[in-house]
Amino acid sequence: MASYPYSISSSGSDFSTPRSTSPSSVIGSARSSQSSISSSKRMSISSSRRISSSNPMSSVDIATIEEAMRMANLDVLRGYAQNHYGEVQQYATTEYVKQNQALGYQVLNEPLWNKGLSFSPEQRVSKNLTGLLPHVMEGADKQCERALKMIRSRQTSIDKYLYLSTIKGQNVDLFYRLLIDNAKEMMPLVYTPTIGDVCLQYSTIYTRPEALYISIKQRKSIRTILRNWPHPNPEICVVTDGSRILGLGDLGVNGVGIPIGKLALYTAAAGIHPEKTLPIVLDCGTANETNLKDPLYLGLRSKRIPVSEQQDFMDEFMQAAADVYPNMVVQFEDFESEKAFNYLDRYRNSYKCFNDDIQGTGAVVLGGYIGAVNLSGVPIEEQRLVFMGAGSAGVGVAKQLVEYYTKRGLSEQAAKEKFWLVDTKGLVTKDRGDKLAEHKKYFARVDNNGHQFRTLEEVIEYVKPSALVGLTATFGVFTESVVRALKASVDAGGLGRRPILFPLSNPLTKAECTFEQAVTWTDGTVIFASGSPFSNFTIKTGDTGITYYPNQGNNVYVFPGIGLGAILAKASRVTDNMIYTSAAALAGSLNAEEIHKGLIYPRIERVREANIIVAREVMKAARRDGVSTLPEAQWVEWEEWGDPALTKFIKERVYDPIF
Ligand SMILES: NC(=O)C1=CN([C@@H]2O[C@H](COP(=O)(O)OP(=O)(O)OC[C@H]3O[C@@H](n4cnc5c(N)ncnc54)[C@H](OP(=O)(O)O)[C@@H]3O)[C@@H](O)[C@H]2O)C=CC1
Ligand SMILES: CC(=O)C(=O)O
Ligand SMILES: [Mg+2]
Repeated sequence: MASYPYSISSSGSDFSTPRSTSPSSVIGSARSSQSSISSSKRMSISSSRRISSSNPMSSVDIATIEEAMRMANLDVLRGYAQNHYGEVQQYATTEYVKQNQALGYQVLNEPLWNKGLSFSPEQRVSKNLTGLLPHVMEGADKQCERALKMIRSRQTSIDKYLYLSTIKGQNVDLFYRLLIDNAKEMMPLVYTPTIGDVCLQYSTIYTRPEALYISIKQRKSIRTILRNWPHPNPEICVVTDGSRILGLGDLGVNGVGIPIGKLALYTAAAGIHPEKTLPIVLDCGTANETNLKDPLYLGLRSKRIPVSEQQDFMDEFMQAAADVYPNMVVQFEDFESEKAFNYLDRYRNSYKCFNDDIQGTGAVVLGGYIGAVNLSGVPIEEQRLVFMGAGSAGVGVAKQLVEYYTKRGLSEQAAKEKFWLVDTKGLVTKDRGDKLAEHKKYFARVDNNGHQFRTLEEVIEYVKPSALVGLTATFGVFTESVVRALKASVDAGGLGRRPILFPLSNPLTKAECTFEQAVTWTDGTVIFASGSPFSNFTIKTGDTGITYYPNQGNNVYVFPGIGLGAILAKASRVTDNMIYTSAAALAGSLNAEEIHKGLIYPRIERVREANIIVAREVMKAARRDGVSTLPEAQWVEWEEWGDPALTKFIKERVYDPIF
């Protein structure tokens, strides 16, 4: 069957999609991407793929292309399509396309327009779909049912991911309906833990472009590459250099699965329109020998560049991103620690950006910790926290918690003294004898009287903590003796007290301990949160049993809301208060059932509700900090009408695919 990738608008001067308007903000028109089809002059990635595979003309010289473009006044055609212009031109001159009728097959093959079997009889006629679809007309439920059946029939998580990814490449609304309505089942597939395996195997399972790839060798072309993105005016970007992907280390460009996954969650968990999201991987080489030796590896086949060289590249990237997409918020993701801290410090006052691993994780752990302290029976002033892991996440979280304590009246010094950080060399102290990384210095202890504590057991014995947080990317470091020692130190404080244990590393293969171990080794008293999801655990006693419920302490509870809040507030910066407020908002987002069950985070099915609350509070914090550029009159109105009015404003702008 012939493929008609484009239609020509009535002016004949652009490649337009079926008639409708592009989402004007975030988020686009509420409810349906069908009604918010881009009127972009750019083509979609999927369209470009189709052209390349379906056309006979393969080589057209540049002069011919340029001439053809001039003649057709199609100067808006960019990037990939430009190389295939001759083929496009061929279609553009057919009578069929000129009459603007080439919609049918194109609609079905454009994931942002396709709504599968939901097209009404009238739409099937008006969009030339007659005969291209089976007779039945189905709503979202039926189509989700079919997709779920297929997903569940797949044996491995990767296969399930691949099936879901195929759906995303065919029918975006269906993909997000599945994700939103089946968060508990789907999120572990598009996000941690499965996304870890996906990244490890990305070179092999790659099928289509879903992100922008910018390599150090293309540093002179960053703006051009950014403009090649097919969707107009993205509002949220997740960028990585692949140097610390989850707890899996340097995966190079194969880390691209993380920005793609995180942005899928921006849409599912905060309703940011898929067209407004931009995943980017900066290819700076890799230290990963396995990837470098893999003939299928997708990135530059060279050693990772030095940090100093990457600094200049990053400067250029940030400036280019701000120039090309001035409204876009940039989320830094999975950069190795030194760069993560450095970039955050360097850019936070000049650009709209935040670091998810430092700030998002800080906020999500604080959000859970507030609830955990209430359940623990250990008064806030008696809390003592040991952190295993002093990287971007460990230090980021500890600093966020210091802010919590200072807001509760402690001096910064007294707050800081509640934290003992442990790394591969033991307790982080000033006189340990090694050169401490810059980001660790703030927490380096000076009260160790010259003694160095090398193991976690020694630290627990010395500190007698009430809480133990793991951000090491190392499986099993919370051993039975460690967990039992934590419990003993909490028990010693008084009856009924409960230990707080957060093995937060991702994916599951890097968790410091499992939920079952935590429950067993603490005789069921643990208050537990992990980065990747664990199942409930039931201890059978005769015919009955006790079921224990884990929490997932993952930044997905806040980063979508932080981004959404920053976008909707039209914030010029992402401030510390916006981050802090996201934690407080998360802590306050649990419903009665969750509180009754002893949870410290909302159930994952409510991740979207929680993020809407987070977004609302982040907007208000932006306004308080003077970084919201919304008209003052708008804020005055919201102040008058209160939270429901602001919540309504947000809900009216979020993407919720109905078809
Ligand atoms: N749940 C969530 O939402 C989030 C979870 N994470 C997870 O946190 C983990 C760490 O991330 P990040 O901080 O960025 O990584 P980093 O590599 O920056 O830090 C890891 C830290 O752990 C220490 N460490 C590693 N192994 C051991 C060990 N055996 N004993 C003691 N310390 C050890 C390292 O010590 P040294 O400094 O000496 O090398 C380092 O300080 C990852 O698995 C990541 O997936 C991250 C963000 C969010
Ligand atoms: C969750 C996350 O951001 C991480 O593990 O890096
Ligand atoms: Mg991360």
